[in-house]
Amino acid sequence: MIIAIDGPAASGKGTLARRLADHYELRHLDTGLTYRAVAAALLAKGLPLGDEDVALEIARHLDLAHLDKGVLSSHEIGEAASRVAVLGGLREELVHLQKRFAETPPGAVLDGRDIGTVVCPDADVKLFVTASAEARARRRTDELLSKGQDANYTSVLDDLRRRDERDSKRTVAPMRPAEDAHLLDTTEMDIESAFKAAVDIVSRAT
Ligand SMILES: Nc1ncnc2c1ncn2[C@@H]1O[C@H](COP(=O)(O)OP(=O)(O)OP(=O)(O)O)[C@@H](O)[C@H]1O
Ligand SMILES: Nc1ccn([C@@H]2O[C@H](COP(=O)(O)O)[C@@H](O)[C@H]2O)c(=O)n1
Repeated sequence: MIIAIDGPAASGKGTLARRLADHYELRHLDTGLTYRAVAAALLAKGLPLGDEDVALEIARHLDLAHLDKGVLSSHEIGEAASRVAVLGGLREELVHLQKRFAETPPGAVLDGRDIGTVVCPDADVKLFVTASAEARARRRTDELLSKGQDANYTSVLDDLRRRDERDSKRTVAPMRPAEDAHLLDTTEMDIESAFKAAVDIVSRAT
């Protein structure tokens, strides 16, 4: 079984993807980490985020088993990732890796921005997870503060809005729900209720 989960930044898609993968005993890939890993490597080399030749070379050597969420989860790297994510050639390379992961038995849960539309258009179930920008900013601010990082609600909200705008307006694989995706708005749900709603959607669809 393949479950495709898309949605804007901090909507809770990663949390749901991990929970669903555990529940259905599937593998999980947070595809955002692949864009983050490329962006982080460009930043570390001091190279421009638009250098597609180097970005491609980095992508070709990515090991999906060694993407370190702890190291890659900073706000700065998320912003840089959404800038490299506009590069068409880079996307092709990463999508190739992501498809291979998805198609390896027994199946997988993938989360990102273009899973239902590009990476796994034939997924058994597609979810598009949303929440209001304010709810997402509150959750992300709390998350950063709980990790001891600096976070200001207003600037987190501005950053999320800017990133959503870039991700949904880019010409290559813009973020959007697949036509056959189930929409799940978690603004008024806690993590447990969102998980139950997602399991309900998956069990009705499979
Ligand atoms: N329904 C919910 N209610 C409250 N908090 C939630 C809910 N879902 C997720 N969270 C919290 O919100 C934060 C963002 O969730 P998560 O990392 O899963 O989002 P994401 O969409 O994967 O983000 P990103 O696009 O940045 O990878 C986390 O701290 C998570 O624990
Ligand atoms: N399938 C995907 C996944 C991610 N992106 C881009 O990467 C940025 C970081 O993603 P997070 O999920 O870790 O926040 C995101 O803003 C997108 O620009 C993508 O394009 N496609």
